[in-house]
Amino acid sequence: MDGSTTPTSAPVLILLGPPGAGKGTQARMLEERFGLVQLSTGDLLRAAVANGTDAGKQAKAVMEAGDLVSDDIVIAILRDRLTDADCVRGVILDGFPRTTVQAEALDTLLAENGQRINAAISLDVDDAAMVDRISGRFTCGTCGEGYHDSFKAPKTQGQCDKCQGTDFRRRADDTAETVAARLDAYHAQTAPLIAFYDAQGALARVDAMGAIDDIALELGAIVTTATA
Ligand SMILES: Nc1ncnc2c1ncn2[C@@H]1O[C@H](COP(=O)(O)OP(=O)(O)O)[C@@H](O)[C@H]1O
Repeated sequence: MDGSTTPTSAPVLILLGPPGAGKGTQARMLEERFGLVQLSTGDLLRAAVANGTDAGKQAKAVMEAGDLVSDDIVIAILRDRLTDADCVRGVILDGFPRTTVQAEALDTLLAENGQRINAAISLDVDDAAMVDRISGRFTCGTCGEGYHDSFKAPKTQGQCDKCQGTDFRRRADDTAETVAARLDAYHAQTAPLIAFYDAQGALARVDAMGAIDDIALELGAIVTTATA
């Protein structure tokens, strides 16, 4: 990373990595630790689908197939969300950008506000392990806390550690076939962003195959440096 890229305004951090790399889990931990706002385009799109908006109607089948939703739709959704008041605290982008067009649109959007990216952090994982990781995961339907059958079960069975909710959910696109399509989309369209951010001097890489808390420590150190 190049310290000269550090902006003076609200921090903007990007988490890159294939589905299952732990972007959502780590983004939520960074959100708590640094008071930043986690922005997940996957969550925003799922909300649009649930609310039956025009964007949601167009995105639904694409998401179910494990393909990428069109740049226009995703960029519009993100642009909209970035204008919300809470984003002045700084944001962690989880699942955006996913294409070079989105990355360029983000740079333009930030430049309009006198902002730039503090760091793009790639969570590096072994593809073969991702299918297992994804097929075991679930979230609390009340607060969104993430869990996993093998790596992170609720401390009290059937009850969320964070909010004590009892309504757990598994995503409709967390099936073996859809996961394969999502991994293909990652390699074809998102992995080139590693070189994109490296060229900007904003890239950091983290081995994300280890324990959740160890990865969080490493990410925390990167965020501390990048936002200093
Ligand atoms: N930035 C994006 N561009 C295009 N499609 C997206 C984007 N973010 C999310 N999606 C859509 O939402 C789905 C779920 O995304 P997400 O929740 O980030 O999960 P994951 O990273 O595990 O695939 C993706 O498979 C894709 O269809």
